[in-house]
Amino acid sequence: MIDHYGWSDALARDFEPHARAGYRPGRVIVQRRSAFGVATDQGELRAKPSGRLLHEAGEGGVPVVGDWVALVPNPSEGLATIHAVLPRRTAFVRRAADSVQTLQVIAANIDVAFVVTSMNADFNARRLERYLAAAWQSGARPVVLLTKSDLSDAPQALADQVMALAGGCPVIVVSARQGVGLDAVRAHIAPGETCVLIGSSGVGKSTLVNHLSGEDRMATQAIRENDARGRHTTSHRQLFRLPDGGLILDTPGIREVGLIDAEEGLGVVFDDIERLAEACRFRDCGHANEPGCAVRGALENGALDPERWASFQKLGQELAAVEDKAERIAREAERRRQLSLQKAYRTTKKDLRGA
Ligand SMILES: Nc1nc2c(ncn2[C@@H]2O[C@H](COP(=O)(O)OP(=O)(O)OP(=O)(O)O)[C@@H](O)[C@H]2O)c(=O)[nH]1
Ligand SMILES: [Zn+2]
Repeated sequence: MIDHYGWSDALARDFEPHARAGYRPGRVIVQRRSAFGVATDQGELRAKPSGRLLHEAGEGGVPVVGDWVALVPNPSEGLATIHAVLPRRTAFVRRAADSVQTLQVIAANIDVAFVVTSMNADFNARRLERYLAAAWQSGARPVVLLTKSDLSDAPQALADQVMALAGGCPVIVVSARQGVGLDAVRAHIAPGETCVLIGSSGVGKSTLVNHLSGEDRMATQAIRENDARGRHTTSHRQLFRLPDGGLILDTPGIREVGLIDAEEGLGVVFDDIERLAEACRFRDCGHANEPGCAVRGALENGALDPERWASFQKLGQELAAVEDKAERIAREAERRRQLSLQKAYRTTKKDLRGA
């Protein structure tokens, strides 16, 4: 059964030490409030991380959907225990809502990230860049899907425009309504590979998932529409198999992941700008008034779209602000730690003198 979830020789090698310790492999396919659902060779098991794993793993080590784990099935209790999370090949992360210094992994081991944006009036190049940056940063291969081509008068013109800003990743024109492009989408998901669809609300992700999975997931939608809190997600598998042997991971958290920071991805999506900057006369060129600035040159002769430049700067500033804040918080925590150490130290000295 785990073969259907992407188990491979490479994973089996990673797993060897765990196998020797008597653990079984499994892949997390759903995260519920009470427990994880894990696909194993003995079928789907309910599972919880061991106390030790929770204690030692810290924020990033808690299993998420898509993770491969080492577990002990306890058939009598009906609840397996997860003892380890295998190294992640790729991971989508975001900063925790309550603290900028905590990175939260929201999905793991994604091979292909379909960045979905629709071709109707809502098309927004800047938003697309953000989703792309997040996809690159995760380590997955990004593929842009331009949906609802039936609503566009000139789909190919928009596709060309998108190709120019998508940093060399594939761009596919899709219409679920007319059945356009679906085979091209399927061709990007090899058997055993896992994909996600990310993009803003309403661009057509659910519709595509329905078409790709070939099963009628309309029930899901009906529940979704009736339930503002999106309770439907708890009753469905979040990682599921496609007819051609691929897998889709679909959790509420992953869908709009692009709206968070994506520092490394920035350089890939804005590769043209990075290359321009390398051609500036001064290494530390601020692209303001320096002589021999290639970025300003490109802006002046029209080779660089001013909006694209503004978007790059804005994202860069946002990232810098987030990082500054994270650093400040870390420094403050360290200062407090030092203070309490000093206090403890003084107390000890006093105690010693008193003795
Ligand atoms: N014209 C046209 N409409 C489409 C197409 N695909 C989806 N739609 C419509 O777009 C609307 C939104 O589609 P969804 O699939 O629910 O969008 P979503 O991205 O899953 O949205 P969230 O669930 O909010 O994340 C629905 O009314 C669909 O019927 C298409 O190819 N052409
Ligand atoms: Zn410059």
